[in-house]
Amino acid sequence: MASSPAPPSRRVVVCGGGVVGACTAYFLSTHAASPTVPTLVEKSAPACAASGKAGGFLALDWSDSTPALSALARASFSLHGRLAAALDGANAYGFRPVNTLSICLPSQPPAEPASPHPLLPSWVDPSASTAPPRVLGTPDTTAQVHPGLFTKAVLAASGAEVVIGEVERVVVREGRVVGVEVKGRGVVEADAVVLALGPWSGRFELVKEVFDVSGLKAHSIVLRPRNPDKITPHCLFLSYQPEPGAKMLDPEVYPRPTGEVYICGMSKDEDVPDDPATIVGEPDSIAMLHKIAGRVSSQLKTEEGAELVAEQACYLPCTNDGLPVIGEMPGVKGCYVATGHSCWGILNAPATGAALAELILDGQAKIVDLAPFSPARFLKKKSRRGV
Ligand SMILES: Cc1cc2nc3c(=O)[nH]c(=O)nc-3n(C[C@H](O)[C@H](O)[C@H](O)COP(=O)(O)OP(=O)(O)OC[C@H]3O[C@@H](n4cnc5c(N)ncnc54)[C@H](O)[C@@H]3O)c2cc1C
Repeated sequence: MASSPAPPSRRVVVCGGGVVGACTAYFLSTHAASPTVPTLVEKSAPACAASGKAGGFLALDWSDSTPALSALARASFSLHGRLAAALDGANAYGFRPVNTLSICLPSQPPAEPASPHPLLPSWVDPSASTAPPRVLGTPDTTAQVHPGLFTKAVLAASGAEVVIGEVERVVVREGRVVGVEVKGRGVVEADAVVLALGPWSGRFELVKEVFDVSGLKAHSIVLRPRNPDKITPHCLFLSYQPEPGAKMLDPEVYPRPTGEVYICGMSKDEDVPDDPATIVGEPDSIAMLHKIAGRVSSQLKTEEGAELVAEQACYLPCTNDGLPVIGEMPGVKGCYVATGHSCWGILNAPATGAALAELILDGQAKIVDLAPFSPARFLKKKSRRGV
């Protein structure tokens, strides 16, 4: 009996080598029924932007007040656990469960030495928290990865062909995607294209016509403390008012299993530059992060022997309604988009990639309901000029 011919294999091009593009490549290539190894086109280097400079903090239930996001985050938190088991995440990219505390850092160090609160890790100076710290997460509900190493590990495991080049345009014929034009290389043909370009996604006419993506600049520093062995796996969410009447700041402190400590905060709306490689931090913001680090722990003072590893900045990809955009672009068959993950892109990339892989290869996402994330939700708000 003649068997029916196998369906033609699909050529998929993923644009953008951040965590969302890398996870999409991974879940396309590991799809159970139709594994499809994509081509990934990245302008600069994989994980060169927010995906390499983020904190890498993961939380199971911190999005529960928004049902759509809750489903994405819970599915993704669980996938992070599965990925860590499959890819030796503990050794390959610093995956580990963590304790998470909220701390009110006083404007001025107290005049009298403070006695340490029993919840405060030993490396945090007792004077860093005059009020008792609050438990925000336990090792069952919070975890972390090194975001750059995670992105590169999933991308490598996907087996995707990585092309370093700038995608200039999505090529569409009769309402269907046929490829992407890469600067200096011509058209890379494709049956499906995924735009995972973080805050750069909105630069494409085809996206701009439907929704806006903006960038929020945020800063971070990485320090190697004097005694890295003394730093325990406690992530800290701080509230800090540098002086009375000043704007409240909410910096975050993430010790990493490598012995380094990452501190981020200091965000502001700013246009995203063309080239991710040119993004640098502003001196005032970096100086404030050093001040905060020194107030949290004398282990983190460079003048007392902490080593400076990095001072950097990057852009969170933001949408007008605060939800990510994940799905097929209305009116352009075969063109998919995944962006706008704001401050949760490292957490939510696995479920985003898995859902997109199902949508592209099976015609429907099962792991999460993508309806709330569809780009079509913006159509009523923004009039299209046609494709
Ligand atoms: C300071 C900070 C801390 C954060 N901490 C956390 C955290 O703890 N947990 C968490 O879950 N999330 C965190 N985030 C958020 C997270 O980093 C982002 O949501 C996520 O990295 C976005 O990933 P992306 O792949 O969408 O975009 P990006 O990482 O921005 O990647 C986009 C890629 O597209 C490439 N590109 C752009 N234009 C083109 C083109 N024309 N052609 C080809 N390639 C192109 C860029 O070079 C870049 O590599 C943090 C973000 C910041 C800024």
